[in-house]
Amino acid sequence: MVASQTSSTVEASLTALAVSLRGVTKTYDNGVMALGPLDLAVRKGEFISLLGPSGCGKSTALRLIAGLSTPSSGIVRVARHEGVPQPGHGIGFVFQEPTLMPWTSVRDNVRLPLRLGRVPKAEACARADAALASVGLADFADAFPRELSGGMKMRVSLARALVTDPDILLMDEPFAALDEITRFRLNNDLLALWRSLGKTVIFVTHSVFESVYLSQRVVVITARPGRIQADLRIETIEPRAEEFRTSAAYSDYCRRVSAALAPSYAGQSTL
Ligand SMILES: Nc1ncnc2c1ncn2[C@@H]1O[C@H](COP(=O)(O)OP(=O)(O)OP(=O)(O)O)[C@@H](O)[C@H]1O
Repeated sequence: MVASQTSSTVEASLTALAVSLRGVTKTYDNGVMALGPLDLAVRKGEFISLLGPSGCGKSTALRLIAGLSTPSSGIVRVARHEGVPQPGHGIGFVFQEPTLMPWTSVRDNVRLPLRLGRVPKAEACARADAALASVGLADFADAFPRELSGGMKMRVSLARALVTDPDILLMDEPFAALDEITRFRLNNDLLALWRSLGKTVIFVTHSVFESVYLSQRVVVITARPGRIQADLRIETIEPRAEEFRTSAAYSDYCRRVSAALAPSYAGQSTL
């Protein structure tokens, strides 16, 4: 995978907001108050994680940012798209399941968003191949999803989200189903992509360890209705890599994030 952008370049790109949520609440039709009020500002080029207990509204927050759902109150703003964002406008979404079409090739899966956007086939195929190369799957464009491992399928899903060159990447527990080694490799590859492409990433996870390893900021969400419990900055030498995972600073950040998360689980069964 391509990597390499200096930390000063990363810092320089953090000049404006990519996403802002102000006083946002979401109550579903069945009366479930999923979220809020939530206030969150994400700078352009920033990598943040949303961390919180099951059902606290993390996916709901991503869906609101993506414009796949509307808030019950409050304002969601996405850079260059004032008001309610429209689906697909500058936003790529990676779900927990790779959700690939099994009957067609990896290339066709990746070019789907371009096909829906009526991009001519030759251009769409070239862009799909470039996206596949960026996730290390240049040699698998003609393969079928059944021929790929779980980690490779997730890379295809990531390529499909990147193929439209979105400014913002929303990732909803994308690596939760993978084994630990594969997850660590994908963590590193995602960081390399983030550094080279300069996108804003909002990453949902249940894992304290993953959130600290990946993010510049870990935003801890309370139990439902989700509000911000804590917003912790993770500062280390960039680009971070495996050495960070075994450092004293990493353990310390993990302890602090766990402590911030504990109240969100208060009163919940751990079974
Ligand atoms: N379409 C819907 N209609 C009604 N209730 C919903 C809907 N989507 C989510 N909910 C409820 O809203 C709450 C928040 O759900 P959400 O999926 O956002 O949480 P989450 O933090 O992402 O959970 P998890 O970590 O388990 O994926 C939950 O109680 C859920 O049951």
